[in-house]
Amino acid sequence: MMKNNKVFVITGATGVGKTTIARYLQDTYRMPRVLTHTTRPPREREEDGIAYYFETDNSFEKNHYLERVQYAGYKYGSSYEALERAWGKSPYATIVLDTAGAITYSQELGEQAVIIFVTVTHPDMLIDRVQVRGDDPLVVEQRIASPEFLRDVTLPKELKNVAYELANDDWAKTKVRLDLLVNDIMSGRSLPKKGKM
Ligand SMILES: Nc1ncnc2c1ncn2[C@@H]1O[C@H](COP(=O)(O)OP(=O)(O)OP(=O)(O)O)[C@@H](O)[C@H]1O
Ligand SMILES: Nc1nc2c(ncn2[C@@H]2O[C@H](COP(=O)(O)O)[C@@H](O)[C@H]2O)c(=O)[nH]1
Repeated sequence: MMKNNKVFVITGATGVGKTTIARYLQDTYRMPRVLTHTTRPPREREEDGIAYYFETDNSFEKNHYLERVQYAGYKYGSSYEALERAWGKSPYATIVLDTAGAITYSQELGEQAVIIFVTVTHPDMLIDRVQVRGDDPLVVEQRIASPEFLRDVTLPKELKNVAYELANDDWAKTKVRLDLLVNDIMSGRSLPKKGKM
């Protein structure tokens, strides 16, 4: 692994804005996204090889995973190959993971993984956000009731003093905070203090 490279790991509960943040980092800083694999069916407008590598139960098992999890009844995994592919394009990449995956990334990659734990002040807002996104109400209901969703609303103890904690209530403020963090990290100065941004 190229040891000066970094991967921004965007983690947190469903609907909190992880994909939106990864897209902003891609558009603004040309950070390629590390695509992950899942057995979940695609949502409307999600394309294979762009949102995810969509897999069957069978094909999912054929990849080499740095980490893999079960989330709300489906398998998800991130492969070494996809990380190397992203780092082949830029020394700074992004990946969107649940908190279990973020913990593994932190343990495996140390300071090469810049963990951003995303929250909203009122978790009730998340239901509105995913409904606006167009998710099927039944799927939203199942997702919100899953143990993984409930777990990911709160910062896990393993990520305390490891993650940057970013409240994404107001998108304009989120962008300012992201810009400060990214510029600090890209400048190569000592790492900004972990915790609330
Ligand atoms: N700060 C914000 N204010 C209002 N809406 C937002 C904000 N950030 C993101 N959104 C919207 O919330 C919805 C969910 O965002 P996004 O898809 O990025 O969440 P996610 O964390 O990636 O969700 P999931 O884990 O379920 O894929 C989207 O419609 C997005 O446009
Ligand atoms: N640990 C991992 N988590 C992953 C991976 N790919 C996505 N995710 C996370 O799963 C949930 C559900 O995703 P959704 O697209 O179905 O809403 C979310 O928190 C994602 O960030 C992975 O490879 N490993």
